[in-house]
Formats: sequence, structure tokens, C-alpha cells
Amino acid sequence: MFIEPTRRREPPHLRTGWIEVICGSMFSGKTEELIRRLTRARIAKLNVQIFKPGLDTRYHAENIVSHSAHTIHSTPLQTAGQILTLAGDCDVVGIDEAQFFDSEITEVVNTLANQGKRVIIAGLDMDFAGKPFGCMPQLMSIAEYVTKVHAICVVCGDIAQYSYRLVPSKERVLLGETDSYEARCRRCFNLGAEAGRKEWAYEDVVNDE
Ligand SMILES: Nc1ncnc2c1ncn2[C@@H]1O[C@H](COP(=O)(O)OP(=O)(O)O)[C@@H](O)[C@H]1O
Ligand SMILES: Cc1cn([C@H]2C[C@H](O)[C@@H](COP(=O)(O)O)O2)c(=O)[nH]c1=O
Ligand SMILES: [Zn+2]
Repeated sequence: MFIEPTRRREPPHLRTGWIEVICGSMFSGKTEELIRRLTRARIAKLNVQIFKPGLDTRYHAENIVSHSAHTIHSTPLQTAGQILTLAGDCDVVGIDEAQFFDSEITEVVNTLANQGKRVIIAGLDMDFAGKPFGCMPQLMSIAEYVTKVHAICVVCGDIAQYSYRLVPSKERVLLGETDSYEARCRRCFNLGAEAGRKEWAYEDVVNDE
């Protein structure tokens, strides 16, 4: 369980911000963990601002909603650069579905942390082909704290780190839920691919970078 650093007690001129990344497959509890940390920050009476990419409209146009229906209000944005303007003088910035933001997000979160803010980011570390997703490797590199959470493989019950796509699309971005994806362990993910239902070559995946 992630416990918040106690740097808040330091005098303002010594206080620094930092970056936390919560990553994993679909259904692994990234959003629940993000909401848990942001809720605790609010209980600590910190000023919290929460953002998500505008394209993620699956459950709600504005709210961040977990698969288990936990929810918290957020502001949907088109570009990462907008976060800098809208974060204002808040203490904590939360970002969900970070893999969908443009590459400027890395510079944006560094700037926020350098301003003394705590930045908590949740996102998919791998796409449906099992390849690193968009800006996530960069964000994990620059973060002070990285938490990888795991789902349960729906085939065998083992620990799952892959998001297995059930529908025949090779587009990297394809919004969906249990209708289109299931959590799978390494073995069951590879067995699915070998069975011929999922023969994704990396070159076939639309590279958005
Ligand atoms: N295969 C699965 N493994 C674990 N949890 C699952 C699975 N399928 C559905 N869930 C539900 O999803 C919740 C996690 O949802 P969420 O935080 O939105 O995950 P993520 O943001 O990583 O996709 C779990 O608490 C559980 O209720
Ligand atoms: C693997 C994968 C996922 N997506 C989409 C599917 C969902 O709409 C989100 C992930 O949501 P979650 O909160 O992590 O469950 O991303 C995608 O577009 N491409 C992919 O490869
Ligand atoms: Zn499995």
C-alpha cells in the first residue's frame, strides 16, 4: 500500500514536489488507487485538481469512474499543455488515462513537480499488443514513485499484466470495457496470440508517437 511522503511538514523553501505513477493493465485497479490517493489528499485539506483526456468518454464525459463504479470529478482536456494553465496554484494534480495524452505531458508534469506540486498519474503501461503505451515509459522514468498494480487473469486466475483485446482491430486506440478486453497473465495472453486469434505484429500497430 502506498503511503504518502511526509514532506509537507518541511518549511516551504525546502519543500519540493514529486511525481507518482500508477501503472498496470486494464482492470488492475489503477483508477481505484488514483481515487484513493486523491481522496486522502482532500481529507488532508490539500487543493486537488484532476484531469483526464477528453477522448475517454466511456463511463462519463467528465468524471473519472473505475470499473467498480468509484468516481471522482475531473476536467477533460484536449492537450497536456492545458494542465499547466488549469492546475493554477493547487497542491496536488491527478491525471487518469495518461497514455492518451500527447508527448508534452512529460515536460508538463516535470514543470508541475518543480513548482512544488504532488503529481499523481495513472495509465496503461502496455497496449493490447503488449508494447509500451505512448508516454508511459517516459513518465515512469522521471517519477519518484512507480506503483505497478495487477488484475486477475480471467482465464486461469493468476496475476494479470496484459490487456487482451477480444475484437479484431489493430488500431492502438480503441475505447472499451469487458466487451472488448480482458485481463490476462503472460501465459494466457501468449496462448491467445498463438491460437491465431491475435497475431499482432508490432509493425501493424498504429504508432502514435
Ligand atoms: N480481471 C479482473 N481483475 C481484477 N479486478 C477486476 C477484473 N475485472 C473487473 N475487475 C474490477 O475492476 C476493479 C478495478 O477497476 P479500475 O480501478 O477501474 O481498474 P483500471 O483503472 O486499472 O482499469 C476491481 O476492483 C474489480 O472490481
Ligand atoms: C489495451 C488498450 C486499451 N485501450 C483503451 C480501452 C479503455 O477504454 C482504456 C483503458 O482503460 P482502463 O481504465 O485502463 O481500464 O484504454 C486502448 O485504446 N488501446 C489499448 O491497446
Ligand atoms: Zn492466465
